Amino acid sequence: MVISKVDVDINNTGVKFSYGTSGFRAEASLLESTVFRVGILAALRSIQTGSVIGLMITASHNEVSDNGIKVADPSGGMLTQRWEPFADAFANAPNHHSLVQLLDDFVKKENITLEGAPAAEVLLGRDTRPSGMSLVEAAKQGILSIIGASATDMGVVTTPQLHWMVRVKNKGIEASEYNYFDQLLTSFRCLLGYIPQGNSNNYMNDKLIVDGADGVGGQKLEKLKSRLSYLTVDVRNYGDGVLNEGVGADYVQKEKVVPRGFGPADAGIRCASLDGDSDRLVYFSVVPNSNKIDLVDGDKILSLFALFIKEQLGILYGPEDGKSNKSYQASLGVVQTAYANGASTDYLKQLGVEVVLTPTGVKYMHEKAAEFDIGIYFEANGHGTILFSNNFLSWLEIRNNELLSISKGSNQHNAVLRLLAVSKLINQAVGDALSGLLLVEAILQHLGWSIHKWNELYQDLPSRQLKVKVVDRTAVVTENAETVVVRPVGIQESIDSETAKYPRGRCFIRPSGTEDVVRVYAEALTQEAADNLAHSVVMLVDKYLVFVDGARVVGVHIESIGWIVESVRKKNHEQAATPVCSLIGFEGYIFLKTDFVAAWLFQPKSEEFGSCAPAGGEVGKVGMEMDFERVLSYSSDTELTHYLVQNYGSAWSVIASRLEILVHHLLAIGGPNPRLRGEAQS
Ligand SMILES: CC(=O)N[C@H]1[C@@H](OP(=O)(O)O)O[C@H](CO)[C@@H](O)[C@@H]1O
Repeated sequence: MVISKVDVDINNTGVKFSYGTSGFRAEASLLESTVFRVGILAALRSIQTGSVIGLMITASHNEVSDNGIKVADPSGGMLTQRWEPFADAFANAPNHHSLVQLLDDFVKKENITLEGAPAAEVLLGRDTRPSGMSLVEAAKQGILSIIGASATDMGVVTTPQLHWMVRVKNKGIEASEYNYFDQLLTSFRCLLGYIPQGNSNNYMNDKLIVDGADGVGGQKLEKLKSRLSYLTVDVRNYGDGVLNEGVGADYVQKEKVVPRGFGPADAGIRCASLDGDSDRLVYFSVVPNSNKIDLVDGDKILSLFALFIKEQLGILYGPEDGKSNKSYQASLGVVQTAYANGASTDYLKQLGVEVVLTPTGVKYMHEKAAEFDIGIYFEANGHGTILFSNNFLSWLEIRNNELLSISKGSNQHNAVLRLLAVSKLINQAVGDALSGLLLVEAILQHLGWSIHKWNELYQDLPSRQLKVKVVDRTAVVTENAETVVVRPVGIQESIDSETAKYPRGRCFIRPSGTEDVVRVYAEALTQEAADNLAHSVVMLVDKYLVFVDGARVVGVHIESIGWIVESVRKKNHEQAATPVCSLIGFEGYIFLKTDFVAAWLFQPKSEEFGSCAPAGGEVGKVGMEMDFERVLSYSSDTELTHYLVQNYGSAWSVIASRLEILVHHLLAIGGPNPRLRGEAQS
């Protein structure tokens, strides 16, 4: 297979890409080649599925200098997970030759026939980032380098709009922004039309203020708002300021303060915040006389939706027409991640709804939600939607026709019509802040609830989320929907014993899928307790992993030294000290923040280090010596590990291959750092 001549520099930039939780993301200037490659991948996926595929250029809530790319599959959902390993390998192929090789192998493996293949079509969208336009061009070149593939540029759209367009286009419906807005508006009006009399009282003219994150969502809502009946929307931050800077759903949810342009004067008013590409939504109200907010997050949106749907199902199956109607028992389930506040999970269970936990990332949640007739999923950060099964929707249509002739306008009939309207208003392709916002507004009006009443559904447990920069986030491996860490070995036991100190304490760590960080989440009965628990677990992560400050290596932790000792033992049975430097491949030293570790590693042979020892006498200062003769005398890893665990703590049993990767990272990051060539660390 030949990639036709293009203007894009398709060589790899040296950055290691991972498709992660939500596509490839990086500093925008590093992405041209990656975006080009994903263009090729999207065209292949279109050929294989015989359907339209989407490509969205966005880095969502990341800072404006970043960008990213993700693929929408024919259903409008995320790229099938089966293709992710290929996407990773393809994005990281070092040069033209290996790209072609990978493509050839993949095309064969997936039985993709290029010659005589049906025409492929890829829809392209981008958010408002300045880098978007040139990246769309690079993606187009990738798509067009596959013969017979075409690229249709949808311009600046929200991520959910693009996903929706892919979905409807594959159903033969025109994929235009006009149609998208039309569907939202029609179903919103329809839902408002079935509000039980007396419920909406004065609330209907209530104002909503929306923070548009200075991104595409704010712009679209500004266009849409004049066509919204019974809702006055004041959109702020729709493009004058810097995208995601002190604004947006991510900022509001994490910082729990007002976004730019909001303040004490807004106290008492219902406010909402979208994120940079408008696939997340949170609500908030400003605490009087302050810049703090009462956050109404994704968990509360999920709870509101679950409550409403449960109510409609109750009416639907109720005995109003004299006979109980159980001819189709729809299953209702909600899907959350470990980040869901424990109080929300308790609330949902008490509501009688099945709650399922998945790993972080809507791709997992979406898949799980699709197993129910009505599956509602939301991340605490406000990303989520509702899925309806085709069987249930067909049954609803039949029921609608039956009730139309026997009890038009009855409660049951209205419940059917409301559920049908929800299925059209909500974006079933992917979480969509605009459609979610309209559904929240319709339900609040239906219930006659203020934001305060909504917020009182349950009280959140205090929580704290922190992140720790690490060299290699893949060193953390989890299971059980990310609630248990299996590597590094030993850290879970340490987290458990910290957590046990706090009543109702809950804490977990996981590697981010979008940044080089390990995230720490803690929950407890008081804010102080949640903060303390989170901070102590951050220290555990520090202890168990190599960490970096910015791009500088500032520490190497016990485990990597464990590996160095082991490797030294294996590779050089003579001395421990000298080979440490040659082993890690550069002339210099790694500063060991845990200096007692440094001491026992280096002290016995410190004179042999010469220029390798850091200035200032840091190394060798603290008096905990390691018996090197003994370490080197062990012939089996198990015995050595046992000895080390007994004498030097529990963090020794990380496997050598894992640490080898780590040291390569150290080299990549630390190689050019002068400090690693012999300067002392301040
Ligand atoms: C704690 C958190 O909010 N994590 C976010 C974040 O993923 P990480 O893998 O945690 O970096 O970005 C994802 C994509 O937007 C989103 O799905 C997820 O919920």
